[in-house]
Amino acid sequence: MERTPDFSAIPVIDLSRCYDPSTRPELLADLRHMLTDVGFLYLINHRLSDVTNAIIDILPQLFALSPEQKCEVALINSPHFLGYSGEATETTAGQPDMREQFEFATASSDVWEDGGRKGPLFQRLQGPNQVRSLPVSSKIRGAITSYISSLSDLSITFLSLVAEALNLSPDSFDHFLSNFNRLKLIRYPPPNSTRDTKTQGVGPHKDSSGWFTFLLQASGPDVKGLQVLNNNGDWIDVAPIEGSLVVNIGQAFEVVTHGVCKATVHRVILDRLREGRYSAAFFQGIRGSLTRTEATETLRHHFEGWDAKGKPAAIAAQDVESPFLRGKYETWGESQLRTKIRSHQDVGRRWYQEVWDGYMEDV
Ligand SMILES: O=C(O)CCC(=O)C(=O)O
Ligand SMILES: [Fe+2]
Repeated sequence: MERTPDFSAIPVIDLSRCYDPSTRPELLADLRHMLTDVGFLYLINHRLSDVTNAIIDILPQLFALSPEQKCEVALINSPHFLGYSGEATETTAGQPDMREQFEFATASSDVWEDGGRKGPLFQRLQGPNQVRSLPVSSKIRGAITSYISSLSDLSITFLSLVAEALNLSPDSFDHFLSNFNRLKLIRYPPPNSTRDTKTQGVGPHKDSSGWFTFLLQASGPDVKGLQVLNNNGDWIDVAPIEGSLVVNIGQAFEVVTHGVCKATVHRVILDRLREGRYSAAFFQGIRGSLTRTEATETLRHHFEGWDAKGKPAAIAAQDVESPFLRGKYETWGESQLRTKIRSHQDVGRRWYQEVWDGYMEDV
């Protein structure tokens, strides 16, 4: 495998190689390259084709629901930012995203309400996922629930390999996690004649919802759209590879590893889409109570000696919002709440009136 920071292609990691002692060292070396130089990889042979195929099957059916049916699980009804939101209701990098999405999560009760509203406000992000209110067959509901549970397991296995690839003991990152993982099922519409070319499916961003993201590109192999930014400032296509999951690093992991592992900027553009594009993004949950000090101090000693590739980020990456990295908020939960409120301002205004103005003004 070619190992350079100015990558022009996304590395492929074959997970089955971790089970064979003769191939495992090479796998870990490849994984380390991905983590320190690229921030993105394709994961193949992950043994989850049953649940990924089920999601690929149900996505068109889910998005074919009528607007009224979609409204039965509207995001606006959820203080946990879980449910359906239509095109152009989410904002990234100051622009509306042309995509519609259903957001789900690990089944949970309303943690903040259950605690008598005594805990910090960010705890309110965790709550019921609206899967049972979806006006669909139990088969579709089952596919969503099984997908979340299978991806939760995979993400734990993957994380222990990541730790090993970075010369840490396999459980080193476990205490940073929460057991509340999020899943976004997404449909990007085909561009139409009234839209400009290069419409924003989702604007340039670093993932802020999770520790690692596991993305299923759920349309055919010809349906591109996802691109990542390398250090030269070039946008590199992440063309779909059948049977793969795309894995990338979230912002909190960049903080914990002192920039050794970068949360790479990415976007989805619609200009090449002849048809719609479906995807499913699973975000491995981070413990909301994780403090900035804990995040920066726990592994400082380990990562101090590493070369964080002191190269300046590409110009386009410098404009990307990163509140946790800037150190503005004491806990990761609070920084995530701010991000959610700014991304879905209508939901924020309805449920988080007391902090809405402050978060909106804080640029
Ligand atoms: O749909 C995709 O391919 C990427 C989605 C994404 O980057 C996100 O939701 O964070
Ligand atoms: Fe993303």
